[in-house]
Amino acid sequence: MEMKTLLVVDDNQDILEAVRLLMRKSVDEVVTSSTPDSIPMLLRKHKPQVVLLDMNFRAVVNTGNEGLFWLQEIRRLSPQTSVVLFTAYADVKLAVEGMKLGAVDFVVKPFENSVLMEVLKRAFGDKGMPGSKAASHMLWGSSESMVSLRKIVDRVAATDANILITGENGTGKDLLAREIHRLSLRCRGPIETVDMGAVVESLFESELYGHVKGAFTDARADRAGKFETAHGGTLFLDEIGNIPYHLQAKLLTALQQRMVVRVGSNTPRPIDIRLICATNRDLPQMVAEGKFRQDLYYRINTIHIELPSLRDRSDDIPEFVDLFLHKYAKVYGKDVPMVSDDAMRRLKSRQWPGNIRQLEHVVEKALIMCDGDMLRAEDFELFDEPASALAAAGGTLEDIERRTIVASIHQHNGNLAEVARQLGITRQTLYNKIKKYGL
Ligand SMILES: Nc1ncnc2c1ncn2[C@@H]1O[C@H](COP(=O)(O)OP(=O)(O)OP(=O)(O)O)[C@@H](O)[C@H]1O
Repeated sequence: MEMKTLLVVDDNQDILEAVRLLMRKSVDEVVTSSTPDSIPMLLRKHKPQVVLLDMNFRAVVNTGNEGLFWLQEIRRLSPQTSVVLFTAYADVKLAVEGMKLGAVDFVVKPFENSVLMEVLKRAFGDKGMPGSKAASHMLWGSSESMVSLRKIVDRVAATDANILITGENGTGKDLLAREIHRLSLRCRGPIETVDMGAVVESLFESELYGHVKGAFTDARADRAGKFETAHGGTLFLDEIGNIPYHLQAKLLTALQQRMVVRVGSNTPRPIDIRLICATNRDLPQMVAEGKFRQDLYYRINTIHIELPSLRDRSDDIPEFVDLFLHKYAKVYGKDVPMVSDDAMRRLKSRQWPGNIRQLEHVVEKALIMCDGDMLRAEDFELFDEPASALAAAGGTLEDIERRTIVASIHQHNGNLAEVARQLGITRQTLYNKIKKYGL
């Protein structure tokens, strides 16, 4: 068997010694170095499979990038070597940056022996661990972008870092927020969602911060806001790009001071939440246009996760089709049909502006209409084309859209989240359309 060699680079001698003691039974050789300059030489001489690299060297110019520099050097000089980053708690963002540059994992200092050992063992290729967590509803897929994103999520979920999830409509931002909560240390606590696009502006503050009786006409009793009800858990602010400008300062203050004051009261109450925000809007652009406060943007964006569009992960489409066929076969009590190669090819080459949500609907509709054991390309196309809908129903496109929305609202007893889901549009788009048609 190949000899297992670990290289540890850290400018703190105590840490070098501690890691050596911890790992000496698990690997054949632990090489340590207190200066990164020796890395190229040590890589040549010892050929370590794994390097544990400190990100926070005290010496020289502390731009915080020396670790990233050496990470890239190791990747360049010895691409088959796995790099695990060692980072201070405050620098989780840096570590995530490092994972995007090819590090396999990171460990936050001060570290727990068992955690460090597990992570290093995994880096050596030993399987085991990833915790025995409850089943997830999220399909990650095997496309490259999602595999690296998953590693990042696995690592940051356990921290309390604020996370901003961006991505087009229907890419799974909401689902990912729930997944992060599920993987976090707060998983036994609540996850509270506020859809910033749906809250009426006048009720916004009450919704987030709560109110006391008599604070305004309809305030008949004291009520806690979502910041309070999310105590010990996660607060998920969806469509954060829709928060009106004049309310952004107050949100920032609550986040900075970790306190909220109910509307109509003077008493600050402490809050203990992990914040996740999501948006499909371009926040840096909004900041540039003066529509979103820069300080708030920095505050919510400690870790930024960008979900790829479905067309950028089209290799995952067969897995999604399979998932949704099974899901809806159960719902509608049908057998799971096969999908012809041609159909799958066409599904993979589509643009999918509505991303996974749209694919889910196309699959659901195809399954409902399916009366054989094989779905062909035309079974998927049928309901996707406005022209065929027009021919079938008659009237202008707007008439059809209006009727479709009304029918769906009836079908779901006014549950707009369900309606949006069924129609494959965002809630925001649905609200806009409801307004437009005066429904
Ligand atoms: N990875 C996934 N695995 C399984 N289902 C998924 C996945 N991603 C998205 N979906 C499904 O696609 C639909 C849309 O997902 P979700 O609401 O999370 O997207 P979103 O990005 O938050 O959308 P929006 O921008 O419209 O709020 C949901 O029905 C969800 O179950």
